[in-house]
Amino acid sequence: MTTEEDSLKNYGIEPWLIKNLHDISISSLFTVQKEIIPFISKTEGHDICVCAPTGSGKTLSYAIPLVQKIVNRVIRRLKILVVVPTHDLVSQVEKTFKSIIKHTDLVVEYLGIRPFHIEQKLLVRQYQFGDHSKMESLVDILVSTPGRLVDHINETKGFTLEFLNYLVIDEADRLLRQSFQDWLEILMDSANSNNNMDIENNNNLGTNINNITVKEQGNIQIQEINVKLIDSTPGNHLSQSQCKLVKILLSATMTYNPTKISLLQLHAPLFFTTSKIKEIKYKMPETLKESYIISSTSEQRPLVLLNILKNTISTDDSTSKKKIICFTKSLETTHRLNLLLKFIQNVDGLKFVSEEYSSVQSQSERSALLSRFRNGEIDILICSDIMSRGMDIQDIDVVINYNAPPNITLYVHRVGRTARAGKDGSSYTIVEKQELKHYLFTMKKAERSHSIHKLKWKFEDYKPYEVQYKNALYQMRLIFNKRKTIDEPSNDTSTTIQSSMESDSRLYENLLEVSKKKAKANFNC
Ligand SMILES: Nc1ncnc2c1ncn2[C@@H]1O[C@H](COP(=O)(O)OP(=O)(O)OP(=O)(O)O)[C@@H](O)[C@H]1O
Repeated sequence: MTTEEDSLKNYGIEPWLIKNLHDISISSLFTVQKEIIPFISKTEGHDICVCAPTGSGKTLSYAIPLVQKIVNRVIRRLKILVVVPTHDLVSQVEKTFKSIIKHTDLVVEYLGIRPFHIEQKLLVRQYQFGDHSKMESLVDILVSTPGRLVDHINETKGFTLEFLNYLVIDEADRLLRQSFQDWLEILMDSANSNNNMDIENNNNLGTNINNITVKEQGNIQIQEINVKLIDSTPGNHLSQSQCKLVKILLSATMTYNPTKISLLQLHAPLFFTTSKIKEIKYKMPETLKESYIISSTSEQRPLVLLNILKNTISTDDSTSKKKIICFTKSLETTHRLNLLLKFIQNVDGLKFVSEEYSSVQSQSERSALLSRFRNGEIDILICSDIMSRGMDIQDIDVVINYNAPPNITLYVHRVGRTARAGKDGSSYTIVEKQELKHYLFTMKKAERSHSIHKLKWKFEDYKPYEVQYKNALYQMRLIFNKRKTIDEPSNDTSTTIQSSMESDSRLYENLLEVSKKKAKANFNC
């Protein structure tokens, strides 16, 4: 066993799991994993909240100890539930679990991507027990979005959370925003039904912070928030051990006061954070280089983007392909920008393939796009914010904010798609003059002003792209004018965009044919 693998053993990781980790090229642990894995493995009775930078390995920090906890189970019951905000993340987290439970008889399933009735058959089955028919779980670990989970709690006979021991809420700050919390109430009622916590009769459960003790452990700070579950029903006090459901909340932008999440009735919550409370508010990957460029008008924005691409995609050496994600502010902007880039080819030797990635596409279309992006067929993914949370694509070199994100949380998660797992990465934010004040204020509020670098590009820098850009705008006008005669105005944005994407791609293909013939004719003359 190599010394590194030996170090995995020092963190209580069992040989069978070390081998599975080795098979996915993991032989040592990241900072947050070195604290969380042994803590979850050895400690009971504490719920935990983890705030660590994007790409710091939070998924494995809970997946490793939890699978070890249940691997020797005798009866298969749903013991681990992971809730994430998007279907793309469901499939990513399920793959991580699947890779580390190899050669065991543990079963992990995912919800929200296949037809509902198919999922029902994968979750539970009916069997005869004497003259009774009984239901049994077919899964040990489940990964789901909130909505589909609630559907199964309400509609799938035999599906129950009563034996659940571990509830993981990833991207917790987003999932636990007030507007989302109805799913949480249903989940907690279902999970607590067997955890001696009859929520219905204890609806006056509350939490009261006694005090907060802080201790340093290596690079991690641990806040012990001494919270007492208050149940004002006379003579009915819940001890910590009564609640067998351990809750684990994670995010790169986790709230500092987890007891705000009272619905979860956190027990003796411990708050693990990699940034010292007195230090900066949002800890970013240390290998991330952040820049911003001021665009004097919105028309200049595409030219700034082209200059970023020119400075990123080395035109001389096509082997050193770069993986670039470009975030925009809306589905419509994503669609239009991608179309524009399709008409701007071979600018100053700049060659690239761009595609759009948004919630208008189906899950299968998005997965196909991601695999083309992963294997280098696509250079730039133009994305809406569906990509911004948690999506882990190896070796993204650059993240571009075509539109500056409206808040720091979105900024952290967007730029966090690069500089992951300790690798280098760069982010560029295009800020229009009238957005500059808000952008700088947001960065200052998040104590990031010292880490963002202003690139002072001038109008002359954009000269090489002007002709192509104007030609592309002309082609776009042709498309959108033609579309006006095709599409009836519809108030459903996604259908409008869906139908426009189809009509655009047909029109785009025709126009491209025309421009290729023209170019050929010019060439032959
Ligand atoms: N110990 C490790 N050694 C090498 N690579 C690792 C290790 N732990 C995780 N990784 C890799 O690091 C990448 C990021 O991991 P993960 O997605 O869990 O980060 P995260 O902290 O959840 O990020 P985000 O906050 O964006 O969701 C993944 O590709 C994962 O395979």
